[in-house]
Amino acid sequence: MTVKVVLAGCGNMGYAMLAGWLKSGRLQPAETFVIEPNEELRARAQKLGSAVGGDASDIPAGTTPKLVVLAVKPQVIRDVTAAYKNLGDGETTFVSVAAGTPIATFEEILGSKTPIIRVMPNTPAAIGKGMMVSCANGNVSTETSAFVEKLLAASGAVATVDDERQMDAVTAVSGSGPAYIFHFIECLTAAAEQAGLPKETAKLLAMQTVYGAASLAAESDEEPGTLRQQVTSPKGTTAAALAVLMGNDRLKTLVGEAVEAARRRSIELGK
Ligand SMILES: NC(=O)c1ccc[n+]([C@@H]2O[C@H](COP(=O)([O-])OP(=O)(O)OC[C@H]3O[C@@H](n4cnc5c(N)ncnc54)[C@H](O)[C@@H]3O)[C@@H](O)[C@H]2O)c1
Ligand code: PRO
Repeated sequence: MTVKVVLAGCGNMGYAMLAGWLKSGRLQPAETFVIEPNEELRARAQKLGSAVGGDASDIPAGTTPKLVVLAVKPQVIRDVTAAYKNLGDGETTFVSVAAGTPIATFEEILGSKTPIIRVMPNTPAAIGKGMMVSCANGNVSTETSAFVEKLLAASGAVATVDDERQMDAVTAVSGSGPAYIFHFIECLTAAAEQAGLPKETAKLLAMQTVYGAASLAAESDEEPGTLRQQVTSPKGTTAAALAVLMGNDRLKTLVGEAVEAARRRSIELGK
């Protein structure tokens, strides 16, 4: 079977996507080749049935994959991309999930005719509940675009943006967003313990409440604001808590500042 997808970097994000592609059956293990310098992570990919190598020179000569997916840190993305220069300006489409790094950087390294797609995934992709947002240059064929969308859909919901500058906002909202929610779970757990609940109960209540509320918001036809009002009895307990969170737009301001800090950092990483 020919190698369709080379995955460079099989850490948190690379592995989450690879596992999703193979589990969905949209790719066969023999159609994937994983390049990962870390031995343990390489063995983990091998367990899924992928062929593996320690660096780009391990890819069999003459291999022309449909995609090279770059899932390495932004700090090393230029050097890693350069190792695939021989596949630039050709049939292979490059997909990068690196925060910040603009399409122009890949065009500069690989050649201006290279098809390039930037994708911002998030870690819930590991259980098929990710948010995958893409932005492509003009060299990507309709057929490849459809192929990539199908692969991304194995990891969760898919959206596209046409204006690449919006990828910094996407990164700040859905790319980094799971960390904000995990922190909220930590905070709600700590508050529950402080209010007198045992540790395990506190964690269960915090987690199930976030899970249930997010699921209800996703499945309901009502706006989140309406769902919030349905919980809030006049002069009741929720109203007392929301006065703390919403008074002077306290939480709104805090979340706005956090997202703006992430967006600015994404712009910096691209320089
Ligand atoms: N973790 C997230 O939530 C998340 C979400 C969206 C996007 N991203 C982006 O995904 C990329 C990877 O992030 P991560 O969290 O998976 O990091 P990670 O450190 O878990 O994974 C990166 C992997 O790249 C490997 N690597 C280093 N040099 C390499 C080389 N020359 N060839 C092949 N592999 C090499 C490392 O060994 C490591 O396993 C980053 O650019 C990040 O911006 C991450
Ligand atoms: N993780 C990467 C970062 O923190 C990109 C989005 C999520 O930079």
